[in-house]
Amino acid sequence: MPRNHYTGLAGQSHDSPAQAGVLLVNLGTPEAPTARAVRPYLAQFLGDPRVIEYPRWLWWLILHGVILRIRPARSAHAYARIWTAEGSPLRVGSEQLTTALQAALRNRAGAVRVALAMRYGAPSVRAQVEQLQREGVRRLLVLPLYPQYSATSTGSVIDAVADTLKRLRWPPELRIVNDYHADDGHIEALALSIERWWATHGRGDALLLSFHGIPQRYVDAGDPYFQQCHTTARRLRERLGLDEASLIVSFQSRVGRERWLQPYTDATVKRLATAGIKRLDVACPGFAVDCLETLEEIAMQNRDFFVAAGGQALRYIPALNDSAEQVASLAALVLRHAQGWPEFS
Ligand SMILES: C=CC1=C(C)c2cc3[nH]c(cc4nc(cc5[nH]c(cc1n2)c(C)c5CCC(=O)O)C(CCC(=O)O)=C4C)c(C)c3C=C
Ligand SMILES: [Fe+2]
Ligand SMILES: [Fe+2]
Repeated sequence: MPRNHYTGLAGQSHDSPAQAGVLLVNLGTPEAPTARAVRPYLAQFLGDPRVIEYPRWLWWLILHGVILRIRPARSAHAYARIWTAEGSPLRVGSEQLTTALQAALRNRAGAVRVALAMRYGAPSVRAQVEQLQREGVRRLLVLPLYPQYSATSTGSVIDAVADTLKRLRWPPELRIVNDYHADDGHIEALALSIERWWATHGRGDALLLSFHGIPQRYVDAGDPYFQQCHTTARRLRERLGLDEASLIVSFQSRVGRERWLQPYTDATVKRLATAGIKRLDVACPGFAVDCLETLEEIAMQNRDFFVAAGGQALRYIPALNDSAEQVASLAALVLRHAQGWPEFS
């Protein structure tokens, strides 16, 4: 390895006061709702060995030979249904949350910078960590915007952070939030947002919590995701005072043919409609901000499945996004994880 391999800050004086950084990381999203823009995004996402645990060469052939020829056009069509004048909802929502969290942490003793990175696409984890370092950040707290840990999501963010820091001449002190699936403030924020939604729209006949799925094989191999989703659901059910029959958990967004976490969301909404549920409320507590998977897959696709099977209305309860409840609970989470770091006192 050549000696000049490591990224440093040649010529910078190191006597200015250290700063702290909070790096929010979300999944990422294509630059435009077109097959041309979706293709490189999917190539990076589905090329991540944390996401698809398959023999590399075999997967490479399937990905490039089949999937990237078909899926980009299909996904682009779905993205086009939710795209806004400002761009992708995932990007807009994540940026708004970042701005709000920056404001909430503004009165700390030292300068605390809040930045946003995307695991796939731009701005990358590497670009944002290097930018924070140029701004003098010597202590870095990484907060993946995934309440439940999965190797496919949070684990992959940890990979990107590790790959970045190992290239730096003088890496910052590092902390990474692994998950916040059972955080009291987070559960309270979810409960308040659902109660507030019920206060304006009335209660449906049942509440479905739909989480993103992953292959069952990953959970069998030790991924805690399934258990964490159910813990979040149980805590929320207890806080809302619901019985086990009126709060249902399901898993959405299955990709490919292998068995994913069950029950599947699409089969579940059809079953509930057939069982006589007329108004079904659906929330997706695994998504910090709204995105394709909530706005299109739940609020459009699954709404259509529900109505076609005899239901009256599937009512999607929005993600926490940049609500005061989410900002307050994440700010408290950050302060707890940054304990002992002088900038945050
Ligand atoms: C909540 C965390 C997420 C986990 C866990 C997760 C696992 C996972 N996802 C795929 C495949 C796809 N996911 C796609 C979109 C997507 N996924 C998440 C979150 C998690 N994924 C979000 C927030 C989004 C929305 C992105 C946006 O731009 O709004 C997509 C792309 C869309 C599509 O083509 O359908 C794919 C593909 C796998 C294979 C996986 C675990 C193995
Ligand atoms: Fe996904
Ligand atoms: Fe999906």
